[in-house]
Amino acid sequence: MKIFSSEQLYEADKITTEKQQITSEELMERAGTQIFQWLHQRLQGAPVPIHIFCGIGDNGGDGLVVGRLLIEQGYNVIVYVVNCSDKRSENFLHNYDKIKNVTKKWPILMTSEDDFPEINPEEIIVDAIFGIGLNRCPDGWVKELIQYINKRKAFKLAIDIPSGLYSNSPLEDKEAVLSANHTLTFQAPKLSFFLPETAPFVSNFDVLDIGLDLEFLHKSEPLAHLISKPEAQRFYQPREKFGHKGTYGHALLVAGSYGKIGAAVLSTKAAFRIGAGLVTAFVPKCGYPILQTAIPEAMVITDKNEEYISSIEVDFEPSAIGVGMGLGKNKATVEALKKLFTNTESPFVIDADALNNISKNKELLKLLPKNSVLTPHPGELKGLIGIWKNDYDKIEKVKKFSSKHEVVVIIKGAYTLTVYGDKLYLNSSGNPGMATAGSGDALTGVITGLLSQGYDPLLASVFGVYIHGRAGDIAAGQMGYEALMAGDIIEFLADAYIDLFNNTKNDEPYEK
Ligand SMILES: NC(=O)C1=CN([C@@H]2O[C@H](COP(=O)(O)OP(=O)(O)OC[C@H]3O[C@@H](n4cnc5c(N)ncnc54)[C@H](OP(=O)(O)O)[C@@H]3O)[C@@H](O)[C@H]2O)[C@@H](O)CC1
Ligand SMILES: [K+]
Repeated sequence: MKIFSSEQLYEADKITTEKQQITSEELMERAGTQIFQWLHQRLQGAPVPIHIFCGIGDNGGDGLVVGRLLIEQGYNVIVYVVNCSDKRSENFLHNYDKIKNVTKKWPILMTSEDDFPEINPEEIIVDAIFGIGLNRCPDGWVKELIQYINKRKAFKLAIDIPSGLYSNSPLEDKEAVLSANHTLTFQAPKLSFFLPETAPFVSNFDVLDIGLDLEFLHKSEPLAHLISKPEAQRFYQPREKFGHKGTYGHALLVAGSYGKIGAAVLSTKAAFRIGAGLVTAFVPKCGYPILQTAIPEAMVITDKNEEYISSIEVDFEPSAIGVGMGLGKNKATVEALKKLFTNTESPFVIDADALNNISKNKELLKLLPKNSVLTPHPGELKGLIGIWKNDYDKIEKVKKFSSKHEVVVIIKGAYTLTVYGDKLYLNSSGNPGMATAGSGDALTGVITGLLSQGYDPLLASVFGVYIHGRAGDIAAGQMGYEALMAGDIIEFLADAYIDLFNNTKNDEPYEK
C-alpha cells in the first residue's frame, strides 16, 4: 500500500471529482458514509451518546455528514462546532445546512472553555476538528479542548487523522494533539501513523477506500510503501524444482564472543530456516562445541583466538555474510572487520557490534561494500548519523547516509523502516513481544539467508523484515507477547512462509 503526502491527497481529491464528474460534496458524502457504516456496524443501534466535535474545514464537514447519518438512523448524537476560525469551508457550510433537516438540535457552537461539555466514560467521542488541512499548531482554548478531550475516558474515534497531528511533517507540541483510541483514515494511511513520536496518538487504524482515482494513485510516487502480505507475496522467489543446496548459496555468519555465542547460534539457525543452502558460522574457539551441538546442519570455522574474533579467514567465497552479532568491541576485532570489508566481494548484512565498531572508527565507513544492509536499532543509528531533532529529521539524515554510502539502512522499531536512497518501506508485521534479546540476531540471519539465495539487497531487507515480523506475530498468537523468545521467531519462520500464501486468514497488519 502506498503512503501519500497531504498535497498528493488533495490532488487526488481534485482529479477524482473531475474524472468521476462528482462534486466535492458528493465525495465528502462518500467519506462520511464510510465512517457512519463503520460505527453503525459496531454499535448496532445502541443508544450510547455520541459526541461529534467538528472543526470548520472539510474534516468538520465529514463530522457533520457522520452526525446527520447517525441521527437519521436514530442514534443519540450531540454535534459541536469548534468555532476556531471565520473561514468555514464550502463543504462544511453545505453540511451544516443539511443537518438541520434531520434534527431540531442545532449544533452547539463552541467559542471558549466555558462550552466544554460533560462526557461520561461509556460515551463516544468523534474527533473531526482538524484533518490533513492543519496548518499551524492548535493553541488557546482549542488546545485546551484537545487536552480536555484527552482526559475524558470515553472512546475516541479520530476521522482521517487525530486533530493536531500533521500527516507528513513533525510534531510541534505533543500537548496539542488528540490522543485517539482508533483512527479511520481516508484512502491511504499517513506517514505520521508509523513514526515513534506520532504513532501513539493514532493507536490502531483502518483505511477506508473512498474511491479516489486509481490511475492517479497508481502512477504517483508515494512518500513510502507500506509492506504487508500482498506486497510480500510479490517479493517471494519460489524455489526451483531442480535446485540443489548450491543453488541457494553458502551463507557466512561472523558472530559471537565469550558469553555471547548465542548470537551466532540464533543467526545461523535463522539463515537455515529462511532457506540458505549451506551455512557456516565463524566464531571464536570457545564457540565451537556450542555451535556443533546446537546446529548439526551448520559448518563451523573458528578464529585462532579463544574468546573473541581477531582475524576472519574462510576457505570459500560466501554468497552472503552477516556480521556483528555479539562480536564485542575488542581492538583486534575492529582490525579483523577492516580486512573483511576490504577483501570481500560478497554482499553484507552489518549488525550490532559491527555497527558500534563502525561508529567508533569512522574510517570503516569508507570501506563498507556498496549495497550492504545495515540493521541498527535507534541507539546504534545515533552512532552512525548523530542525533536527530525529530522522526522526520531522522528520516532525512538516514536518506542522506544511505545515498552517500550506497547502503540499505533498516531502522528497527514497531514499524521497522527500510531506507534505500530516497525510497522508504514501512513494515506492518511484528509485535511488542519481539522486543526481546536475540530477535535482531534472528533478523540478520534471515536477511543474510535471503541474500545468499539470490534476493537483491533491498528485496532481501524488505521481505526479510516482513517475514521475520510475521513469524513473530504467529508465534505471539500461540504463546502471547511476554513468553516470546527469539528462538521462537526462528521456529515460526516456517509458518510465516506457509502463511504467505494462505489467503483465508487476514494478516491484521495494523493491530499494533
Ligand atoms: N483530500 C481527500 O482525499 C478528502 C478529504 N476529506 C476531508 O477533508 C479534510 C481536509 O479538509 P481541509 O483541507 O478543509 O482541512 P481541515 O483539516 O478540515 O482543517 C482546515 C481548517 O482548519 C483551520 N485550521 C488549521 N489549523 C488550525 C489551527 N491550528 N487552529 C485553528 N484553525 C486551524 C483552517 O483555518 P484557517 O487557516 O483558514 O484559519 C481551515 O479552515 C481531510 O482531512 C478529510 O477529513 C474528505 O472529506 C474527502 C476526501
Ligand atoms: K480529526
